[in-house]
Amino acid sequence: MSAKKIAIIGGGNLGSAIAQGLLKSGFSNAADITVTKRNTATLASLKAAGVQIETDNAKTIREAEVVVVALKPYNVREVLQEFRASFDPARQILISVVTGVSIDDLDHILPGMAVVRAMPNTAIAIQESITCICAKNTSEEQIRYVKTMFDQLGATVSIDEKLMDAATVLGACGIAYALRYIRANIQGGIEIGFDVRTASLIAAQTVKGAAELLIRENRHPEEEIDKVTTPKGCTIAGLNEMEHQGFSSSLIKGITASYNKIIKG
Ligand SMILES: NC(=O)C1=CN([C@@H]2O[C@H](COP(=O)(O)OP(=O)(O)OC[C@H]3O[C@@H](n4cnc5c(N)ncnc54)[C@H](OP(=O)(O)O)[C@@H]3O)[C@@H](O)[C@H]2O)C=CC1
Ligand SMILES: O=C(O)[C@@H]1CCC=N1
Repeated sequence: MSAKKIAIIGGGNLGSAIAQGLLKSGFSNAADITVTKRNTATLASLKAAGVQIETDNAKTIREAEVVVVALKPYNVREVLQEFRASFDPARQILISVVTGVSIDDLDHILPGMAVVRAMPNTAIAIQESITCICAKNTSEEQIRYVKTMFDQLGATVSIDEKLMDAATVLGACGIAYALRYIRANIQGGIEIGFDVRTASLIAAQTVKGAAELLIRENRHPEEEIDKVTTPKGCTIAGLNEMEHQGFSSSLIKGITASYNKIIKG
């Protein structure tokens, strides 16, 4: 359990998912987490769980030891500029989960601040994120603290900052790609006879099982696929039809389209 006071500036989709994960994991006490946003009505369930809900960014930042910034890329610079006097580089760590904003950009606004860029995904709410991190101006102790925090919320990988946009696509956007894949399976499952609830359970648990084969057993996907594709069987017939329709190609093109959106705007 961390005794540090954690401020989450921007309690939207990701900011509130981080707060939920911190609570669920037991990493923080509810009383040590403060989440800010302008319209706080959407944070009722966090408030009910004992999390401090605030509109006052200056006070929240001043009182925190760890400041997680989960604002949109288009207003993060403006908001940090506005509240720069509330930060204390001597005793605080800034964790930015903002897409496409570099550590140098943040350092320019808050000189001397220990900054960690982190790229989690929304499964952080249930401690199942993959979070890529990189840092600047941080001590060994600070980086250890941040890594321990994200380890409680899923798995953590340290990467070079130049890979942060790629991490955003593969890890953060990846949740949406995976869910769309599952939804398509549900639609197919209904067409071949299942009700939606049963199709959803089969599709989601099957994806979970496939992922666990790779994570727990450290296998290559094709090695596992070979075990399923009986010669002249139904799996290879379906897989080959999917590939004729551009399955792998559409995913690769989608990933590069997301990446280009970040780097070219
Ligand atoms: N969603 C995701 O899966 C992921 C998102 N990210 C990145 O995380 C960041 C947040 O994304 P996401 O949560 O989806 O976006 P949201 O729009 O859901 O969250 C941003 C929040 O910031 C709040 N906000 C805006 N201005 C202020 C302010 N001045 N003070 C305090 N709060 C403010 C908004 O609420 P209000 O208007 O009420 O103030 C809003 O809820 C983005 O940079 C995104 O790229 C990264 C990885 C995954
Ligand atoms: O779509 C977006 O821009 C954000 C970044 C990663 C996930 N959501």
